[in-house]
Amino acid sequence: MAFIGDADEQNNPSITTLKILIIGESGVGKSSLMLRFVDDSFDPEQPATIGVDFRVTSMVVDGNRVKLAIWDTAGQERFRTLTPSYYRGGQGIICVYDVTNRSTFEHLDHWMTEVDTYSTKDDAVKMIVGNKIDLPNRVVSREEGMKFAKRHRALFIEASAKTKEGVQCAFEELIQKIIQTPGLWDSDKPTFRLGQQATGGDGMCGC
Ligand SMILES: Nc1nc2c(ncn2[C@@H]2O[C@H](COP(=O)(O)OP(=O)(O)OP(=O)(O)O)[C@@H](O)[C@H]2O)c(=O)[nH]1
Repeated sequence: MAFIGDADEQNNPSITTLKILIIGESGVGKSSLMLRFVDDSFDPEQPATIGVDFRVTSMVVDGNRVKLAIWDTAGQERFRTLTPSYYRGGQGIICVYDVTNRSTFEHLDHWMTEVDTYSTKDDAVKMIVGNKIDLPNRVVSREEGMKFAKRHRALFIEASAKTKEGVQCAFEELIQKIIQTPGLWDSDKPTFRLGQQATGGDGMCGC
């Protein structure tokens, strides 16, 4: 898997654009994970997101170029009225908690309920990310995170937006799983059926 710039679009046109959402409590590091992935940057004083932030990037998965529209949602309750529109058409959902803050882990149930309520794609790929593993004061074990993810049929990874650990891997695994899920990303395209165009309706081209 590799990242390629816009100049390569002509050589290797993207097969699809995927919508990826990042959700979770305020302060868990959603924006930081997105910015680490898209810009390879980290701000120790990252300001809270207002409403939603949005970045576009691309990557090559198994030789296929894929565009990614990454939606970084605000964790703060006062922005939750925007919720349903965030989820529309999302093929990948990254749900983040902070391994040093147990309440962010306990709130994962709420976030998964929200995913079930608003997600418009039943087979959207879910991933649980335990962030901030660089910090010494961890209170949520890796096993607890894995168990939660398994219960919700979600992928699981621990990461640090600060040190980069696990960040690239998280996005790669998610995108790969989406691409490997039949109908999740290719079903929105209009399918051209020869039979509909034929005058005789016999499945043969009518020209
Ligand atoms: N040590 C450490 N700090 C982090 C990490 N990720 C994020 N932070 C810090 O945690 C704080 C919150 O990060 P954000 O990325 O703004 O969190 P958020 O989930 O987007 O927050 P909202 O926009 O309010 O929903 C910032 O001060 C970040 O610098 C990490 O992996 N390790």
